[in-house]
Amino acid sequence: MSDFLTLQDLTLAYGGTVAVDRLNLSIRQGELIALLGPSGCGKTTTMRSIAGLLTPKSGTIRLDGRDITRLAPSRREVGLVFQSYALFPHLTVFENVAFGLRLRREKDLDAKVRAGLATVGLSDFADRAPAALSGGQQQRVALARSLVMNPKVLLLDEPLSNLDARLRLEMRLELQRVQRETGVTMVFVTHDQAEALALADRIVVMRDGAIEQVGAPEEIWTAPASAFVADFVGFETILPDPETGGALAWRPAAVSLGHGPHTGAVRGVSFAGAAREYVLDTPLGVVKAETPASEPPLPLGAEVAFDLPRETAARLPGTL
Ligand SMILES: Nc1ncnc2c1ncn2[C@@H]1O[C@H](COP(=O)(O)OP(=O)(O)OP(=O)(O)O)[C@@H](O)[C@H]1O
Repeated sequence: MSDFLTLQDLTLAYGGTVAVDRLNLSIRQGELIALLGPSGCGKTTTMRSIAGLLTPKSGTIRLDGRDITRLAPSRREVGLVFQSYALFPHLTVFENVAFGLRLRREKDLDAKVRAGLATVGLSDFADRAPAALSGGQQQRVALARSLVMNPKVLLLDEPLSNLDARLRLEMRLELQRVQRETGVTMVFVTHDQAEALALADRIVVMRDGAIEQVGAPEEIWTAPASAFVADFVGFETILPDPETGGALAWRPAAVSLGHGPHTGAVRGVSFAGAAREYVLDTPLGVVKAETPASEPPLPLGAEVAFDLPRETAARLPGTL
């Protein structure tokens, strides 16, 4: 499949402050892409430039064969769903979804709105006011409102962050379903690695205004390209590898506790349902380990043996 949305050497700045520096990214039609990274890494800024709310300092944005770098937002065929939903409180659900279509004087408005509401499972809520909906339902209205405009790309900025944990899981599935059904290319911003891993076809990990790694969730999870990505996806012990000059990274479950050539002192212990997580102070530095919760807990201050097996580590290229 050829590239559908391409960001080329994109540099974005607020006044003199560069927020995104020469970013290159190609997205295929129908892909579900997550922009993942800590606060301030430039995710929202990148989205705003695709939507046309921020003009790049340099570089180009192409969508479906067209250079849209300097096109007005309304002419880009790009939809944007905000974290805050931004629904009109005085309009019904139907009228909220119809809003953009009315502005465009579209034909078959009624059928299009009904189809949009059906896609997000809100057919029975057309006459309600937004205030009479749950957070998850409001999010669906915002989604329907963007979808009915038939965008080439739908951008979602932290779409699930205002929802409680259970609803968030539900909406994850919902977003995935809507994306599969409509085939719309989606780019969503999140700082939650679990959300990105669960939802995306590919994840773009960003750091300080640049891309650190692009890959499928399995790839990011098992083969992080740097210590930054490894740390972000839960490899909590990262040490230099004297054999290769690179680094090795272990998840807590990959550290063997109770035997091995190293020792450390238990500085912290926390219960996490299926497992008990330990923070160890060791001559190698801080090591995070875990044991099944069914095993008796180790007391704070206890000296324990541990092993960092090479075969359970992820190998990271480059030096630490
Ligand atoms: N309106 C603005 N004026 C000046 N600087 C800004 C503005 N908006 C963002 N920045 C800066 O640009 C950089 C990138 O911000 P951006 O909002 O894109 O990050 P983010 O990854 O989306 O973070 P978050 O997850 O907190 O939304 C940050 O250093 C931020 O301080």
